[in-house]
Amino acid sequence: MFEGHDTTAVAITWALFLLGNNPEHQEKVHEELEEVFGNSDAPITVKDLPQLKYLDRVIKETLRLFPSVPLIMRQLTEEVKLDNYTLPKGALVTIAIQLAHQNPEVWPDPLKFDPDRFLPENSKLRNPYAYVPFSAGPRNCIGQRFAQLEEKIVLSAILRKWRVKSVKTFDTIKYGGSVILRPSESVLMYLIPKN
Ligand code: HEM
Repeated sequence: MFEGHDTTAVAITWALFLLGNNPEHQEKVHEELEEVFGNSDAPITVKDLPQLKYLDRVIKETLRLFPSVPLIMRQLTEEVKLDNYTLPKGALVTIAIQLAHQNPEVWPDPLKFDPDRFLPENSKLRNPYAYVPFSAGPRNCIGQRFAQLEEKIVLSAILRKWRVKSVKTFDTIKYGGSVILRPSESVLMYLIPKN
């Protein structure tokens, strides 16, 4: 069972890592948190969650670059014709989610962290299968809504108190893994108190 915790934990780690490497985007998160919470230190409520729209886009963009589940497999129950290829019934097919998320025809400058790719006006013409961190179809992730809310709650709690700065960059951090796309080393960060 990998679904419930590792996937979300690693997604939170990657979001902090990416924000810690992209101060201009992190600043937008801080501005949004300031607007929603002001000086209050009251815990987040269900009412606050939909207001964190920029953080929402950060979470989506993180799962584009670092999909917690980088590949999934299916066994074909019938023959499938794909362009000039015929895949036989019974074949095992691997869907490389991470590669699909870096297709330059869909995602210009694919390795750039840009949460605004997920603004409604920038997503409306995109094929819904171009972005599938939670898979798609009848066996997609049953926990996706829960995971996104959990990520928002944890990230907002951290970022209401701290600014983060990553020690490693996108080019130097080591990562990999098979079932879950996780760092292969500690993701070291500086935590800078906001007040
Ligand atoms: C960022 C967090 C998460 C990501 C990226 C993620 C991703 C995925 C993906 C890609 C699949 C499809 C696997 C496959 O087809 O082989 C899946 C399935 C599943 N996920 Fe998640 N997941 C996340 C969080 C969660 C959470 C929090 C739960 C439970 C509370 C959960 C429960 C499940 C279950 C039960 C399945 C199997 C569904 C089925 O086979 O019908 N996931 N997840």
